[in-house]
Amino acid sequence: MSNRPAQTQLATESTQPNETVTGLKQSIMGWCFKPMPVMTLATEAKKIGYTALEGVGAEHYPAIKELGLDISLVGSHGFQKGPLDPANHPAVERALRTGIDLAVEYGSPSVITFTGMKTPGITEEAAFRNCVACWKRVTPYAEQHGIQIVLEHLNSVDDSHPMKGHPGYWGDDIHRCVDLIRAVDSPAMKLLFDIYHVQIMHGDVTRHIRRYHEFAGHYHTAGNPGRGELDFNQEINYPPIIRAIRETGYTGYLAQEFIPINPDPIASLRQAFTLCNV
Ligand SMILES: O=C(O)C(=O)CO
Repeated sequence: MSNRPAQTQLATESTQPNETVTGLKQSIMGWCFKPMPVMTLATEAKKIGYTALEGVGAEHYPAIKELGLDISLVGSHGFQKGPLDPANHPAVERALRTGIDLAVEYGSPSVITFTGMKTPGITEEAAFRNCVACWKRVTPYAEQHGIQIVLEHLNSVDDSHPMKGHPGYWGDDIHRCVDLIRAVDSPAMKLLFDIYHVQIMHGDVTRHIRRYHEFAGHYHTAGNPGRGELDFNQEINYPPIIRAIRETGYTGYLAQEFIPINPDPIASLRQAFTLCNV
């Protein structure tokens, strides 16, 4: 047994070049890798075996497509101001429709949505009704264009960093997110199952994947605690989780959404790709 630190061991053991992509289609969430230039990220991603990028400005889409990568998920409104508040409905609907148009133009399967933050004066029942009413007005457009709207579940617990957790976010309960999706009752309305956020809010990740797989339209990753690399210094055991996702018959994207701690983020992306390529 070597006495090297665990992260170094994993980096050595798991970063062999992957010539064959055997697992899910993998993508990278761009915001996590700032300030790396988007096209540097895209070029390195392609060398590793990633097939798509997301979470980058639409101005980069043509060059990313030109390089031979896909756009796995298109942005829309942010997670703060969502459809739970009717005051946000015009902006949310506009952003979702624009996202759907962009998804069609660039061949992306999905557009992201969020519930928004809890708002004083808006009860749970009203928040539920407001979200459903807003999404119901957009899903016919999504259905017509063959695009799915994916609702992201986020954790409201980690308050250590603005992007590690989102205290006050209303869609922090995976069961509530699924109830919302059921109520919208459209094949175009799906769940963005973020493994990191589910681990924080609920744990028992594999059981939740199996229970809600029919709603899953997209998956995200990160290590917990800390939203860092998927290495042996964190608690989520990714290979069996990825196998469980594959066993459900899921054929969509898995996007890496960790905030790298390692000074070489490309090595971290290679390591994550290998761990999830099962
Ligand atoms: O924290 C996340 O996972 C988000 O996507 C917020 O935008």
